[in-house]
This record gives sequence, C-alpha cells and structure tokens, in this order.
Amino acid sequence: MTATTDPLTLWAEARSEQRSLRQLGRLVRSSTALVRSAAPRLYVTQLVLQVAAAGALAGQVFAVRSLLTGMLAEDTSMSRVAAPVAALVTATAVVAVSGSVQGQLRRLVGEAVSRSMWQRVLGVASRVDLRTFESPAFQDRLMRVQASALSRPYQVTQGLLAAMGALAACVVLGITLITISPWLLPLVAAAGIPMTLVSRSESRREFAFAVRSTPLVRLRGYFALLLSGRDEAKEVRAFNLGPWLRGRFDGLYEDYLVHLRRHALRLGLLGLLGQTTSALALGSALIAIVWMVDGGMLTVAAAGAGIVAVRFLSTQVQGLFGGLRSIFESGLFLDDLDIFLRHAQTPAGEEDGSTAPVTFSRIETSGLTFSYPGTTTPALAGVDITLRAGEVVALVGENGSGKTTLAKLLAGLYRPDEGRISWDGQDIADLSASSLRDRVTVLFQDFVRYALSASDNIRVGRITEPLDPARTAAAAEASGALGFLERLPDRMETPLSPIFEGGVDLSGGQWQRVALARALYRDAPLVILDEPSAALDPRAEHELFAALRSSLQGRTALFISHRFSTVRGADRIYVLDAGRVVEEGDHDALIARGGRYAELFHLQSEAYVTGQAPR
Ligand SMILES: Nc1ncnc2c1ncn2[C@@H]1O[C@H](COP(=O)(O)OP(=O)(O)OP(=O)(O)O)[C@@H](O)[C@H]1O
Repeated sequence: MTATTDPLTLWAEARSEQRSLRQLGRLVRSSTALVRSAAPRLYVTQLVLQVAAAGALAGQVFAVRSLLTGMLAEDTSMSRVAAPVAALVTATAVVAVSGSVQGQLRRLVGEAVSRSMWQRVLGVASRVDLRTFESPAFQDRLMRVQASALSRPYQVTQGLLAAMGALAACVVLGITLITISPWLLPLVAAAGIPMTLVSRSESRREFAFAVRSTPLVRLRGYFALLLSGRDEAKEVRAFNLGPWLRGRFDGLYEDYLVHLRRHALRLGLLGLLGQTTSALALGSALIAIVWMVDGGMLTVAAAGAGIVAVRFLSTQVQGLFGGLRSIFESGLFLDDLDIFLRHAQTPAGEEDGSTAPVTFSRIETSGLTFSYPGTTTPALAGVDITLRAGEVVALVGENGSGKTTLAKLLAGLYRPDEGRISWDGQDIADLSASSLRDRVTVLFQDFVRYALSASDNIRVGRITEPLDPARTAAAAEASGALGFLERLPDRMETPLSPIFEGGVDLSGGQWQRVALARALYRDAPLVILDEPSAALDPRAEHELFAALRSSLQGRTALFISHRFSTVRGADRIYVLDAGRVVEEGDHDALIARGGRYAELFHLQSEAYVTGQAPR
C-alpha cells in the first residue's frame, strides 16, 4: 500500500504518536461536549440512569452479603432471608431495565451526534474551493472522513456513555469493596493496567491502517461506481468492460484483504496478551480472597459478597477501558475530521472582500495564467481578453486549448496563478467570491441533470429566491424548453428521472435546453455558455442563436463553441491555442486574416459542402 504523504496526514500521524493519557482527558472532554451539544436532554437522562444502575449494582452486593449472613446463621429462617432476596430481585431488575433503556438511548444519542457531524462535513464538502476539492489529498481525506470519521462520532458516543456508566459503577463498587476489605481494590485495579496499554497500541495501529488503506479503498470505490452507475451502464455493456472492471475491483479488494488479515492478526495477538494478563490479575484477586478467609481476615459472607463485587467490578473495569478505548481510537479519527474541517477553512473566506458591482461596462483579463493542481503545463498562459456590456463574445479553439478553464476563472471558480481579471478596473481578487459568483451564470458542458422536477431543475439557477412559476416558464420559453416540458405528464412538476415514480427522462438536446433555461433564470449580468448547442439539432441550434440576443435582454454573453456556423454571429471571437489567445476579431476580420480561425472555419464548411470529412 502506498502511504499518503500530504502534510496534514503526516501531522495527524505525528500527533498520534505523542498521544498520552493526558490527551485522553482532552478527548473525553471534547467527546462530552460533542454529545452534550447534539443531544442535551438524552445525555442527562442517560446520566441519571447510569447513577441508578451503579447504585443498584452496589445494592446487589450488599443484598448478597445479607443473604449469605442469613443463610449461614445458626437460626436460619425465611424471615431472615426474605428481605435480602427481595432487595436482590429489585436491584437486579433496576440494573436490567436501566441497561435496556440505556441501550436505546445510546442509539438515539449516537444518531443525533452523527447527524450534526454529517451537517458539518457536507457543509465543508460543498463549500471548499474547487482547487482544494479536486486535489487527491482532499479527496483521500474526504473519503476517509465519510467512511470512518462519520461513523466514529457514533462510536465516541457509545464509548463515552459506556465509560461513564462503567465509571459510576466502578466508583460505587470500589467503595463497596473497600467496606468489605481495603486490600481487594488495588488488586482489581491492577487487572486494568495491561488492558490500557494494549488499547493504546491497538488504536494507533487502527488509525495508521486506515490512513494507509484510503487510496486503495478510494480506487476500489471508483471501480464499483463504474460497474453500478446509471450513466456508465451503457458504455460498460457496449464495450463489454464488466469483466475487466470486476477484475480490477477484485484485485484491489484482494490487496486490501491481505493487509487487513495481517492487521487483524496483530490486533488479535495484542488483544490476547491484554486479556490473558488481565485474567491472571483477576485470578490473583480471587486467590487473595480465599487466602484472607483462611486467615480469618474475612467472614465467609463477606468473602461471598467480595467475590460478587470483584466479578462485577472486573466487568465494569473492562467496560470502562473498552469505552475509553473507543474514545481514544475514535479520537484519532476525530482529529482527522477536525483537520478536514480546518483544511477547508484555509482558503480565503467566501465573504472576504468588497461586494461585486451589480453590473459592469467592461470586464478585462490581463496576463491570465493558470495551472491545475498537480500539472506542469499551464492551462492558460497569459490570456488577455475584453468583454463589453451587452456583447456576445465567442471563444474557439481546439480541444484542450483552455476555453473552459478561462470560463471557470471568469466565473470566479478558480483564482489565477498570475495576471488579473478586472470588472471596470477593479481586480476581482478584491471582491468577495460569493458576490462575484452571484453576478455570473454558467452553463457547463457537463451540467448537472438533477433528478428533481422540471421546475426545480430550472429554479436551482437562483435557489435563494422564492419559486416564481412565471419566471420559470419565461426562462423555459427563452431556451425553447417550455413546449416539451408542458407536455410532460405532470407538466413542470414532472420529475426528470425515471428512478422516481412518475418520472421521465429527456433527450440530450432537451436536457441542454433545460440547463440553458437554468442559466437564463439566474438573471446575472454575465452569462457564460460552454457549448450550449452541442446536443441541439441544427434547427434548434439556429433558433437558439437567432433568439440569443433577445433572450439575453442586454446581458453580456461569453460562449464557447466548436460550431463555426454559430460562432460567426458573435460580436468578437477569440481563438485560443495552448492556453494563449492567438487571434481576435469578428468573423469577417478573422476570415480576411487567413489564420487559424479561417483554417478551422474552412475545414468545417468544406466538410458540410462537399460532404467529405476534412483530411
Ligand atoms: N480539472 C482539471 N484538472 C487538471 N487538468 C485539467 C482539468 N481540467 C482541464 N485540464 C487541462 O487543462 C487544459 C485545458 O482544458 P480545458 O478544459 O480548458 O480545454 P477546452 O479548450 O475547454 O477543451 P474542449 O474543447 O475539449 O472542451 C487541458 O490540457 C486539460 O487537460
């Protein structure tokens, strides 16, 4: 397995090495705060039940002593033993009932804690900037957080509540034991020491294993997605990829299992060591009791009660260490979660900077340079373009020339490495990211097809505003989607996915019109359309561009297209090549220039006119 080397992981690992009982104290405090804030009432009820159960355990020990005293007395009678028997039955019932109620409560508290954690993690995952989001280190941590850290709060809760209950019982039973004989308590406490040491070692190993196996598990998850995803199903069958993908999946699973077996064996041996030593210590305590009875230091009744107390106490000590172990082990994962949550806060805050102007008269980029994380060749290398208010500007260029990247930077989704984008002279780096995005609408090539109603699919363009059916219909009308949406079984309220009852799927071109309606619904001064007509038929495409200016209603549009028939109507065209602008001008000027644009235009028109594919 390859170890993850991102600095935050290394930091977490280094910290895990330094962990000590003092840090366990910190973990217990933070876990308590976590549980108390997520479910305050349930937490208090749980505490009350735990105290009652601890008292009942002590009651059982005293009842056993009274019972034995009564039974061993020379004048044994039913009246002497009736009260202890009744007390024993009552105490046993209290312990049992409290245990089962606590079990249900723990479940509820655990879910409440998990929910609050999910809310925080999903908040970060949907807010973090794209550059961070796309990095492998972030994806690894996100995967780990989803796979482990999100179930860990539940485990912490269970561990904390179990430890608290066991601690209460230990204190009460410890006092009870001291009243029987002061020597018994240290013997029983010693039985817990090997378990503590083993627990620490186990939890460290568990965490290190999770860190090392994340990249493998993530890759395996990806193959599972390819094999089971709806979007992938067609191609997987058409190319008969199933056996090969399953082979890759199985191979990765096998690798993981090999490591898991080794890991489990080590943990098993460690557990065996801890349990054996604890059992030996406990055995010594029992031998000591027998020895004390023999020496006349203990009565037989007290010894009997002592044995019951030692038995109870050993169970509770194990429960206490088991609970602490859960907290300790999960604590490492919670630290991971903590780093994840902080990791996401490192980029400049969404709201930092001044508010973007409501509109603009000129947007300019100068020397815009950008490389994606982990790449060496810049996707943009010194791009200068200008967009004036009300213009329709086109970006053309071969695949990979940087058109979409430029669109993403203009939309404020990435910050440039060098150069600037200015709105009427003001650098957008000084504007708050959220307010800038509010002024821009983007229709991506790979827009999202929400499995929601048609009307929701459009209104997500500006979800912060209340639903306005007239506005939804107007946007659908402008994009040419209204006609077919109105004919759906439940019109605009029809779910656009067959995975839901009454839902339907749309054709590629129909989906594109819905996505265009979403972009127009947003009503932002800058509209960016990345290949808005790629899936449209020629008539629809012609209609779209013929109506584009009126649909835009004075807004500025930047569109990307490989179809020169649509590009020629733009006020200005920029030709990109390897991340640079190599030509600019309107269609006539670029044709007259006889450069790259003219070459690409002629190649395409030749293919249409002669019916032959360009050579
Ligand atoms: N998320 C990403 N991470 C890393 N590299 C990327 C990413 N997106 C794009 N690239 C790279 O950046 C370069 C420019 O890509 P971009 O998508 O901007 O091209 P494009 O001109 O829009 O291409 P197309 O016409 O194929 O849509 C390409 O070399 C591509 O491999």
